[in-house]
Amino acid sequence: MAGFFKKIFSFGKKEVVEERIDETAPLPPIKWEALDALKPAAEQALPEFLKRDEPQPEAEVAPQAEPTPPPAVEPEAPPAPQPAPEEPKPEPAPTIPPAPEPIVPSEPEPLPEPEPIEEPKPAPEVPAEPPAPEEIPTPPVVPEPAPEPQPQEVPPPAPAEPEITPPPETKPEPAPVEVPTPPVEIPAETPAPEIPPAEVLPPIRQPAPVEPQPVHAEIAPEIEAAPTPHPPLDMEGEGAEAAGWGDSAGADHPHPRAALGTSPIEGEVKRAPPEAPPVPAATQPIDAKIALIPQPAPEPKPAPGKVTVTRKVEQKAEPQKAPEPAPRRSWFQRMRDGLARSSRELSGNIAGVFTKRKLDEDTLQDLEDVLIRADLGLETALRVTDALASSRYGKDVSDTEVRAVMAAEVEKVLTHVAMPLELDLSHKPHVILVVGVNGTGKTTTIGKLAAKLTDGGLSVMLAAGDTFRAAAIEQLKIWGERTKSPVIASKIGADAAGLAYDAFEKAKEAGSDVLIIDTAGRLQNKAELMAELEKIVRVLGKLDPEAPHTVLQTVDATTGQNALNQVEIFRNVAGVNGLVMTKLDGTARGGILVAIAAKHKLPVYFIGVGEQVDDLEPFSASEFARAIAGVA
Ligand SMILES: Nc1nc2c(ncn2[C@@H]2O[C@H](COP(=O)(O)OP(=O)(O)OP(=O)(O)O)[C@@H](O)[C@H]2O)c(=O)[nH]1
Repeated sequence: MAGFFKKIFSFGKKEVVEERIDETAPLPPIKWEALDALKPAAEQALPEFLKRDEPQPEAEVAPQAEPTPPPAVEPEAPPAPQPAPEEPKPEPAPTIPPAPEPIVPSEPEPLPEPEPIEEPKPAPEVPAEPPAPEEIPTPPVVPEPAPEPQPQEVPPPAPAEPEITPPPETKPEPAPVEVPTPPVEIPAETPAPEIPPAEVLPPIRQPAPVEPQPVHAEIAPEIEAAPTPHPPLDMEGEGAEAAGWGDSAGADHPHPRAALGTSPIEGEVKRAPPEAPPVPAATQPIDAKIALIPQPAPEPKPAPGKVTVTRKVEQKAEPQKAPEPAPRRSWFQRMRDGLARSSRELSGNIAGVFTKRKLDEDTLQDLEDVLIRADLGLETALRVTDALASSRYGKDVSDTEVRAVMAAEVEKVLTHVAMPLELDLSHKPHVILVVGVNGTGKTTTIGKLAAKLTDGGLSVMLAAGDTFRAAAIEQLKIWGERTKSPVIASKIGADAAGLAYDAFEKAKEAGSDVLIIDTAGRLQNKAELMAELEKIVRVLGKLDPEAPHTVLQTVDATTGQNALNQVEIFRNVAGVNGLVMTKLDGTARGGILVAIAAKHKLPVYFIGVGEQVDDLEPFSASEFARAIAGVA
């Protein structure tokens, strides 16, 4: 277009130029001679010639205004007329007609024109992909019928699958994925209806094969009971997956049965269970669930259907029982495993100190450092080094001997704190206040302890004193249900002391043997925590001056030196008089327990070795000492 315009523009200029030449050439010879003869009155004519000269420049300007003006000027000049008619209009006119140029002459318009031309360009590109026409047409068609929602919302619909199966030709269409985006542009171009299903199929295939297959298999047997549908059902059950009911091939009964999930259920119920058991074991549980629901609806005469259901149900129950007998590591093994990291590290370091070295001051100092780094504490470390020095100083010592001495000394430290929990039931109820930092296992330990007590014939009441966390309240309620222990709870944010008081009264009224009160462990605000715990203790004292009778603190065994500070805080605030070391089955750092015992000399009643209800074991000093020392 631009070229065309340029041509036109240049053409007009040429005309003008030619006119100049024609005019100027004759003028000098002719005019001057005439002027000489006509000097007297010729002056008036001069301006005319001058005007002619002037208009010429105007004519040059005129081209901008378009070719029309110049021709008007040309007629004035006698010679010019010839070129004017010939050159400008006739010639360009024929060339221009094909193009809309006459209309476009305005410059601003040409811009929009190129745009429309560009649009067609993409189109040619698409057609340029002749090989793709098949692929491309399908995508555009699919998007129009809203194919996307189908795969997402109705992924399971069997109809889609069957349809897909017939056009396996399109299988190699990785293109469908690519097409989704372009379809919007292309839709108008290639509306080929034939291929669209092929593209849609691939996405739908994936979801369909997963669920529908098991359903059909299960349904198939039950459907036999149904009189008429038998043949179609069988066909569907077997060939449905391959051919798909939706396909025109076997669309005899596609709608009713193949519809969706509802149909399969009916089929199951109706049909007798001739081959019910053949279903794979993995799907059996699902079958049982499905069968239970449909059976009552169809009222199938064949009793076998019920029989199969019961069999399946029984099979479900069996696997549940299986895990129970499954071998489970003993609590001691779990504790050893939990302490394995500490034990291995400790044993390795000890071996490193005593490899072919006699016991002297340097080795003793190195051993002391190793024990302190293992969180055993300075007191226990000195006990071990002193014990070694008293009997082996100056002699060759193996790491095994050192670990044996260490186990003995650790046991001595722990023996004084390894005590059984004794409850004075003269207090009715015996109130146990459980404290500790959040996440250390308070609620879990309460549940485990309640289970032990209830198993022992004691009546237990629980109080959800952690009123800051809804999850804590719910968790305690769950433990209450497990242990058949009533739970006293209030709304979130309620006064924990008031709740404890109410629970104490209710436990008295109920004649409960034990009342276990859960508490919050927010150390973020020690002042608030101290005030709350002190208030709880004070309020309980109003009902029984000796309450709470037991204050247990849970200590996370995976915690390091912070555990020492935690015990220090809660002991001062709540009067802790017993410990439960939790999570010894994890990556415990058992050494800290020895340090706590040595420093605070508080009884350690239990250790937590798991999250199960029976994962609360009495604390054994010797077992713990051997486990942490790596002694068999
Ligand atoms: N492995 C293991 N996990 C435990 C043990 N005791 C508790 N847990 C887990 O530790 C997490 C915290 O236990 P909780 O009983 O909620 O601790 P909490 O002190 O009551 O925590 P808050 O309710 O936040 O105050 C839970 O996931 C428990 O299952 C244990 O002995 N071993």
